[in-house]
Amino acid sequence: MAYDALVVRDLDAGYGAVRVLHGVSLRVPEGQIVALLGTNGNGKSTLMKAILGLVKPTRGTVRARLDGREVDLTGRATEEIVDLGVVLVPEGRRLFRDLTVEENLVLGAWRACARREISGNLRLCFETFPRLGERRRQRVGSMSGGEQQMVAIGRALMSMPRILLVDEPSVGLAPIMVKQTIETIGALKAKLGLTVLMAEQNFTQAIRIADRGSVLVHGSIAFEGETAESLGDNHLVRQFYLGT
Ligand SMILES: Nc1ncnc2c1ncn2[C@@H]1O[C@H](COP(=O)(O)OP(=O)(O)OP(=O)(O)O)[C@@H](O)[C@H]1O
Repeated sequence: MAYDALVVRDLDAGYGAVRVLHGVSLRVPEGQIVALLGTNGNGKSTLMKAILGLVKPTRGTVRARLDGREVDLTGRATEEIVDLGVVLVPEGRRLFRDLTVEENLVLGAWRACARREISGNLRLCFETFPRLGERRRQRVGSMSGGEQQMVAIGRALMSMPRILLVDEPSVGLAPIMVKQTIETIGALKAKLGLTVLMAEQNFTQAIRIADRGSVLVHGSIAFEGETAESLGDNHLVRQFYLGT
């Protein structure tokens, strides 16, 4: 039976005196993709960072169920959270531009369990993204935005994540690459049974692959829905998110 792999409850977080998240609650069922939707500046990245311990919440909890074990992630160090299997593909990709595709991928094998499986996981990355296999010795800085996003996702896979956080994978990509990148994330769920929380501004593309969606407006969840139709038809979503 499906259970919730990630549960965020009543979370407040921000930067110094500036509170960005106000009582955010969200759950990601195991093996599903939840789209965290919202336009610029509504707090999507802050929520991702708070889950990963990069921003310390001032109230609320973040809990995960990993390998059959309930774990409280609230207040833990980021290294520990990653080592438990919660891995982020950051906004803007944050790659080493002067290193090759393969070198960037290998640097992703951060978890202790993943360091023993580097060659098998490299194979998996090249199977998932054949383009990266063809270009394994190419410097990442000379690649297109879409290819760099593949490297960033591949780097996260090298850590054998149980829960993958993907922050705005479509930012800065050509329209055709937006569709392809988001479809790849959907395919990864099917192939690896990954649990995914994906922050996205591109509502239309994100809800094509998501099992459910939550819309973040001014740091609070304004609406959540299970299907693309319920999200697309909801007047709150249209009003707050799509501006219609
Ligand atoms: N390091 C920081 N220090 C102070 N304020 C910050 C910091 N990072 C983000 N903020 C503020 O927090 C708010 C939410 O930003 P956040 O990056 O979480 O939004 P977002 O929905 O991910 O949007 P974007 O797509 O622009 O990243 C914004 O008002 C932003 O200016």
